[in-house]
Amino acid sequence: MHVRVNAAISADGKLSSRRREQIAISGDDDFDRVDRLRAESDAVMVGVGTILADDPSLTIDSADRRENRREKGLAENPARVVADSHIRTPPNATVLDDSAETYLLVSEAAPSDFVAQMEEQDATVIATGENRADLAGAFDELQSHGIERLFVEGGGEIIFSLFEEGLVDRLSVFVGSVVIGGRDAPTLSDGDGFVEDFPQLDLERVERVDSGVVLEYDVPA
Ligand SMILES: NC(=O)C1=CN([C@@H]2O[C@H](COP(=O)(O)OP(=O)(O)OC[C@H]3O[C@@H](n4cnc5c(N)ncnc54)[C@H](O)[C@@H]3O)[C@@H](O)[C@H]2O)C=CC1
Ligand SMILES: Nc1nc(O)c(N)c(N[C@@H]2O[C@H](COP(=O)(O)O)[C@@H](O)[C@H]2O)n1
Repeated sequence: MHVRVNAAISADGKLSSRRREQIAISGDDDFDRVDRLRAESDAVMVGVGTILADDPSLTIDSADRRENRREKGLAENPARVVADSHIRTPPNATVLDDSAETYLLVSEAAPSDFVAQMEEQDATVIATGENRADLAGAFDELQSHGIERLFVEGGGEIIFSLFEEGLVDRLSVFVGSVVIGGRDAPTLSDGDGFVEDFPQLDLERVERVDSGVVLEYDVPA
């Protein structure tokens, strides 16, 4: 599987403010770039923290891109994947609507009534790991459902876990010309953080977009 991570951060590295509400850090051109990356993917993934904060649809905005996918025999929207070890996805979350397939990555401790409720809403539940979704195992399972190109949009907890497990192939970051600040505001990569063996990145491209820049990195194995 090929895993691309993308996010928009402030000049001081924040994904949002300490209120954890969605903030428009990038502009129309960057949202269009993200829409293109969604259209080139088999699935778009976020952590449940992002579902709770933003309630995103994770679908493709552009009618032309959806039509292109249909012409290629693909579903008009990529599948949606939510990492939700502790079962916090609300039953009325937009990702559970019928505009695309949805997968929930839970731990083996997920209660069966939650699994049944999500399956009633046509979500596919993948249980791996004792107390936290085992992302590598879950990705193997996603591959068996035909998901080869996975596009991860955040947030900071899930991005850290993916780096920690060596699962990231590509990273693109929009850096906006704004300062958000706040020791409790989420950053691009949160979790416990690294103290050694920091993942190294190869900077491949820098491009001005909107009033910021997009940094495009390869992540060597
Ligand atoms: N500016 C941007 O591009 C974006 C900003 N955001 C912002 O980020 C914030 C949400 O980020 P976070 O709170 O970090 O939440 P997150 O979206 O990274 O979700 C973290 C949650 O995922 C679940 N999870 C399941 N399996 C996991 C695993 N193996 N490893 C880690 N987590 C696992 C846990 O319940 C954990 O609490 C919001 O403020 C949102 O607005 C989110 C996406 C993009
Ligand atoms: N690329 C980008 N730029 C920003 O400024 C942002 N705040 C975000 N946030 C993420 O965008 C997604 C919105 O999803 P929908 O359009 O509702 O499907 C979601 O993942 C946000 O967290 N992204």
